[in-house]
Amino acid sequence: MPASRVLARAAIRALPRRALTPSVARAAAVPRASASASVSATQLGTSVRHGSTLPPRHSEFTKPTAEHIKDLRAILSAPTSLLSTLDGTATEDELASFNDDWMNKYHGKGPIVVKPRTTEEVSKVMKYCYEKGLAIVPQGGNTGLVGGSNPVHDEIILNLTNLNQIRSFDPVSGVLVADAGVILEAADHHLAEKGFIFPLDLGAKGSCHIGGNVATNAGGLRLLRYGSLHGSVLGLEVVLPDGTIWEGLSKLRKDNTGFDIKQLFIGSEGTIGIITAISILCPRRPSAMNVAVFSLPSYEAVQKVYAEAKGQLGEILSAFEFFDRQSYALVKKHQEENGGERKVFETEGDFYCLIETGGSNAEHDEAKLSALLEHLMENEMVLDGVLAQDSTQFQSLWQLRELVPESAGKAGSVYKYDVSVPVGKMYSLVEKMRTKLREGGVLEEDGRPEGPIRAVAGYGHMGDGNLHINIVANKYTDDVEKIIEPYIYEIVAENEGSISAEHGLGVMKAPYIGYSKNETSIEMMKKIKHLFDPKGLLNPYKYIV
Ligand SMILES: O=C(O)CC[C@@H](O)C(=O)O
Ligand SMILES: [Zn+2]
Repeated sequence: MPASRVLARAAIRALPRRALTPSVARAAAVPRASASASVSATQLGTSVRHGSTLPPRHSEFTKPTAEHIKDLRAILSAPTSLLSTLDGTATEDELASFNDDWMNKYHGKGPIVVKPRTTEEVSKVMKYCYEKGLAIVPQGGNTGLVGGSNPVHDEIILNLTNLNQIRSFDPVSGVLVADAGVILEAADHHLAEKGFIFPLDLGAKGSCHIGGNVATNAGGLRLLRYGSLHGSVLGLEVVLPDGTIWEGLSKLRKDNTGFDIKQLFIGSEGTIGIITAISILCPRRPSAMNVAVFSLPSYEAVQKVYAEAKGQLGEILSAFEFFDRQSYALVKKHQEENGGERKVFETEGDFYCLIETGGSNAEHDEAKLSALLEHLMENEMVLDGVLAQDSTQFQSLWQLRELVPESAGKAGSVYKYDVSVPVGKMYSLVEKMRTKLREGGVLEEDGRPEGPIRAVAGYGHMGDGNLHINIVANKYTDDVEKIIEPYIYEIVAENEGSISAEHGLGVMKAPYIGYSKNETSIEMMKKIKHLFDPKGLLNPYKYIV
């Protein structure tokens, strides 16, 4: 019998209880943990954006002054709802967490932060800014990856943190209505008590806002199961640039009367209106959940396992994620530095995949999953595998995947790319990127801490054809960025893919939209932007420029 057969037969096993320690708490996967510790731009003396494409300040925008602060204070009900360096109510350092992104890559210089407490206050602030010609950047949890929620220059930061109430939940229809500033995890906890689940889950759930999720059309870890927010969001309340409140909080699943206006705001990244509340259809929470993680020899093997999992698990398959050896190495290192993850796999591989099931009948689900595991073993499709035995292990196994972004962030400054191409071609992009970096003389070998590039990790949402490439550098430099961009967008376009599968365009990808959208599409988008925001004051320099 070949050795691999012995390995495979012995491989998939139940993890002994507590074999995996939750060494880095699930909450630590939330990028904001790093953000709070980050050093401000002023301290670092870094530039606002690396690369040469940072747009100059629009001269027609009014510069914020102390006079504006006086007027805005009169609009806001609480004195603490406005912070500014211009009137001494905040220092630059205190505004850093609003001006800087969590990766410490984008650094704005907004001197004013407003945190309205009601939709009416948002409306009054918007109306005032519109009349005065003041530019605004809407901000939720500030957990994005493309510099979409930070000012580029001196835009007023309108932060939604204080709009944080659940408005209603109907257990018959499953419709939740909630303010935009409710934290995703808080919304999900609220639903869990009632036996329901928020139809979106992502690593930043402890900090990101549901309004920001909708504004950016966040995808996350369970899109495979629950679909995109374009399908589950039923209605929105939005404040338009001139202060008009659009009351579109429909709770209807079916409504074929005219244009579906809400769809324009989903994924508009705060460029045509500020979402202040959402109404969303929430499914029943699965009562039985299982997770298994496998090591595999090749990307081809991952694809085969994916096809098999879809076929055999059918409706109970709720997530299928993959990550490569380099991603796993980053996570292991991060966990070791935080008190140690123990050995998970007897045989490690070049690739890993995580399969999650969620259903309503534990016995039925287990039978299906066992049959799949058996099949994978018999056919030597995996090198090794582990199956969670309890909820602690469930979390720990998920961390092997969820901690990749945070672990990359701990290893250096990360260039992040988020693309979609046909599943079969996905990993070739990572390989091409490595070759390009080698040719550029900045990558010698993955995992070398002293080189300009320390690692190139590929991972993502296999079920959605969504690949994340994280290029870990010793620092952000224009030289490295020029090797990566626009090359990465070119190879995506060659494969008719999207240069932004789920993270949006923000300031990072705004100049590159043409790699994914044709001229007619871009023209239509510009017309829509102009229709809602003729003065171009809302989230300028981003998205469509
Ligand atoms: O940080 C990244 O590049 C990806 C973040 C997120 O979309 C994920 O899938 O973990
Ligand atoms: Zn993702």
